[in-house]
Amino acid sequence: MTLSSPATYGELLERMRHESPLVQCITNFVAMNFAANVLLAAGASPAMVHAPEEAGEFARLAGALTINIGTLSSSWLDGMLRAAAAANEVGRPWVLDPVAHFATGFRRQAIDALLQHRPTVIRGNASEIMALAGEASAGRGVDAGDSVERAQASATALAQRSGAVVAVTGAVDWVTDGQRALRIAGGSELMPRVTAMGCALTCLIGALVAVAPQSPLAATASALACFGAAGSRAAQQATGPGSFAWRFIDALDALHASELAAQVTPA
Ligand SMILES: Nc1ncnc2c1ncn2[C@@H]1O[C@H](COP(=O)(O)OP(=O)(O)O)[C@@H](O)[C@H]1O
Ligand SMILES: Cc1ncsc1CCOP(=O)(O)O
Ligand SMILES: [Mg+2]
Repeated sequence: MTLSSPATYGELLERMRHESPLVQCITNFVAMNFAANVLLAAGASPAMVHAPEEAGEFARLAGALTINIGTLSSSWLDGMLRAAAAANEVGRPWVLDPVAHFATGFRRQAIDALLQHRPTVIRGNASEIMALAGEASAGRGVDAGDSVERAQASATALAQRSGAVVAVTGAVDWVTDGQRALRIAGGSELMPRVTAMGCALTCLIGALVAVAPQSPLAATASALACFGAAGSRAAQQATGPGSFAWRFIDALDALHASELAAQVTPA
């Protein structure tokens, strides 16, 4: 998988649509429905399975696992830890979305425990990534208070320390494996005004990384480019956040693989 070939990102989307990977999404109550629809529109097969009694067993069946701590509880955390351990046991990639991990002691402990299971990819907004790297951030709750540019050094340090590919999203996304970095353009100012956009993107990263587990940087960039291209297209006709949300699902469905290359540039 070569990052220097712009066709790579579209080829990964085509592969994902062809294989329609089963993606176990442990995401929050707010995001579940929207994220499942995003994966179906993009061509993957989502399953929202989080109960501790079955999350680990299911992770052995899925092509990838995604974990999002948006609406955390002790029981959910138990399921998350079991699923991450099982994914590692069978060599499946998993993606971490550290929603508002800095907000409470419970979340801080949870994210520390999850990081010990070495996620393949970490995706967050700028404030979440800065705080995860130990920097002061302007984040309050689930929304970002910092720019992507400010988070780039944090993302690189976090990637080097954790061994994960780290994606920072915002007006222009930035993704790094600690050595190489890519910038992904597109999207719309309406995206942060629709809840669960970032959570759904994390699930889509799971779908792409499921079909290219050896190339998590390219797979993550492909998912970010899908959101960039579909977001730009949906915004052209949207009259506000409500119509943007359903137009975005349609735009993902209509997305042509050849549209992705133009979104991605080496950073
Ligand atoms: N101002 C913006 N302009 C264009 N796209 C944006 C903007 N803000 C966020 N996005 C896009 O919205 C999606 C979710 O990112 P973000 O809002 O950072 O996540 P979160 O919902 O976790 O805070 C990404 O695809 C990102 O590129
Ligand atoms: C509003 C809210 N509250 C807890 S999780 C959540 C959804 C956050 O979604 P995103 O991080 O994609 O904006
Ligand atoms: Mg988020």
